[in-house]
Amino acid sequence: MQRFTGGRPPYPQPDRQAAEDSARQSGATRTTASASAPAVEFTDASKSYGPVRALADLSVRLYPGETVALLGPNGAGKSTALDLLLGLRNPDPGGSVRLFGGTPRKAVTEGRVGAMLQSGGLMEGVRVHELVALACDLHPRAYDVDRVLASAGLTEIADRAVDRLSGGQEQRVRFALATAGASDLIVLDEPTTGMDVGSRQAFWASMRAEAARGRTVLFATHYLEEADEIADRVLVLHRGRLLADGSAADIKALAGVRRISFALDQAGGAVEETLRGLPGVTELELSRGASGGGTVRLRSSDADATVHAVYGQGFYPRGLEVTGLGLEQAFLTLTHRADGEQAVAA
Ligand SMILES: Nc1ncnc2c1ncn2[C@@H]1O[C@H](COP(=O)(O)OP(=O)(O)OP(=O)(O)O)[C@@H](O)[C@H]1O
Repeated sequence: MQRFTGGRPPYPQPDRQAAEDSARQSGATRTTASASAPAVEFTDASKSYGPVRALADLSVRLYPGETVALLGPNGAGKSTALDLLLGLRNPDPGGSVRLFGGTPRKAVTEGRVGAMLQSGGLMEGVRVHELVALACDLHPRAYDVDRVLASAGLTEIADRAVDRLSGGQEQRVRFALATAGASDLIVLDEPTTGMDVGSRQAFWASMRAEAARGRTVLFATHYLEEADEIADRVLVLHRGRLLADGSAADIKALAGVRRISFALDQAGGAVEETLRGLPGVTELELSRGASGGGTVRLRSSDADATVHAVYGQGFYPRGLEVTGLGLEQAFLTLTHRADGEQAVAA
């Protein structure tokens, strides 16, 4: 699960993590979604390409009915993890990836996995409905072709040649291919790239419906607002390691940083210096108004201590607001922090 170089992680883990770790240590079964057997199980899975360690000791389990977002900066190892999951590549010796208790190849052959990958063009010279029909023919538990076309929003362009589609339409065809049958696990690599707002909403509505039927949906994305809205679990990969695993709220809490803003009647250089020195303050911006007052926006790793100290220094803040970070800022805070730790360790 969450692994950090140098032993203990530098900040508290989400409750879910602790629960899973203690469940694993005690051999107990997990509660809620985890009461059933895992759909996906990575155990110490690593993958190196020559000298590049793209994935390092990934251990994580995904359960039926979970919608899981896989986040990470470019090169974090997301596509590599999905390749291992789909049996397109094997993990390095010592690690394993199991789907529904068997090999990825077995699960794929049995039609238990539907995948929508970034790469690879669509077959040329065929029409949309022909390609989707072929995918349905090949699926051991196929849906009706018209149903698949409709749920991917392709009915109106079913007669169009697949090499005459826009980027967003191509994505919808890939989505149709991934949902041609009743797969238990749906794997999506940056699925909504190029889709317009309407297509995205329809896409996620149909993914929610799949998860509600007990399917596991795993998607890699760079759109953090999608992860925030859609996923009930977020995995953050960074330099091949699992940096965080929890709900979007857990991830925001892990970042531990809050934004504080208020107005002051005074705003000189001495005020700014005093505010910068308060406990917990990591960033500060003071904009001065014409009246001599100013607006303060700061970030703090300990909002309670910062606010107490503001009053303790004799300031009278007006319009005080304390807010948490969005998932995007929390993600950046976590990954930058991990980069900083790696630089210190080096
Ligand atoms: N076939 C390959 N040969 C050599 N190195 C590779 C290969 N595929 C990936 N890598 C390297 O492995 C690391 C992880 O790459 P991967 O594509 O899994 O990351 P990612 O998180 O999917 O990135 P992105 O968000 O840019 O798609 C990167 O350093 C990448 O350069």
